[in-house]
Amino acid sequence: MEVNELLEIAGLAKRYGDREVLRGVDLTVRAGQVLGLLGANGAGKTTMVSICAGLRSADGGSVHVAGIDVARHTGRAQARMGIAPQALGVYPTLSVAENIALFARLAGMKPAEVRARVTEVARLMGLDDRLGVKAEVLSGGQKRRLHTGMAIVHRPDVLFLDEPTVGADVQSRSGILDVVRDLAASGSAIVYTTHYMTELEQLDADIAVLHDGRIVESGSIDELVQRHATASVRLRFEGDAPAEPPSGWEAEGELLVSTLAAANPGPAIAQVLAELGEDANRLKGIDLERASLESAYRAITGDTSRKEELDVVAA
Ligand SMILES: Nc1ncnc2c1ncn2[C@@H]1O[C@H](COP(=O)(O)OP(=O)(O)OP(=O)(O)O)[C@@H](O)[C@H]1O
Repeated sequence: MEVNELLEIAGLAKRYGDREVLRGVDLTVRAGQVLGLLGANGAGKTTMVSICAGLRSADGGSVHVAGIDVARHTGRAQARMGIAPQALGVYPTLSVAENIALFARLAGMKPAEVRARVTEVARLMGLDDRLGVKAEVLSGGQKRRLHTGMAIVHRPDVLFLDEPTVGADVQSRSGILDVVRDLAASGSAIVYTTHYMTELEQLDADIAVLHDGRIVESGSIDELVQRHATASVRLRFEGDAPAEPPSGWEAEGELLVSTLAAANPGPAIAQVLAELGEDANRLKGIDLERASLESAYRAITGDTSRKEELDVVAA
């Protein structure tokens, strides 16, 4: 196997009863790469990560971590990986230092190395002044950081982070992102699951989209945006949008949508409102959608819902 490819997933399949959740997932992540794994709720991301980490078994396919078959040599493979699953895995009655040290020892580190690394990880995660504090009294964001610190303590070749910033405040979130960047720069391969696309943009991650049980698209953010995203302007009306809109606009239920208008929205909106006459009085809102990872993701998965919405602005 190519040593550079620290995680190699081939033909991974998993069903729960009649429900086929993974239907042949192929994916590789190389040293230094942060891979943002996107998929709707229930798409199977946690299932995939759990199988990769040797915590669940697959019905078919294989996972290799640093060249080691996870299903056959689970313990050896686990020593090369770190995982911070969604459910918080900190021990509440142990201190911050003891939680980190426990994971370091489990990974086979010697006592002197454990001590040094506990100090280092606590500093990285901004927890150096909390070392003696019991985990149960930490704030939610601090617990998240501790959890991530426990996953990286042994400098894993492959790190799985499943929505690591949920519940974290702005400071904790940027601390976690810094650590992810540093770890990738030092040669780890990182699988980062999140619903926050801006985090993936900040990490300059590569993206893989899990949909209908397969990786349906992958590439850099720029590649995905170029292939799939389109900027648009959407006018939202009280009741149905005018049935015969001016040219360049299309009616979709309560919306009038134009991709052409996105190039120069101010004048385009002013013009269409003037042409709409009385109907313009029913305008409820204006959405400006940029060509972003989020719009690319929605195009890839066929999701037509819109999250970002700007209130009516004077055109
Ligand atoms: N142990 C289980 N037994 C039966 N069904 C399960 C089990 N674990 C997960 N599922 C189902 O498999 C599907 C995929 O779940 P999974 O948790 O992997 O999705 P996910 O992509 O991580 O979702 P989310 O973004 O909400 O975390 C869901 O429909 C879920 O209900």
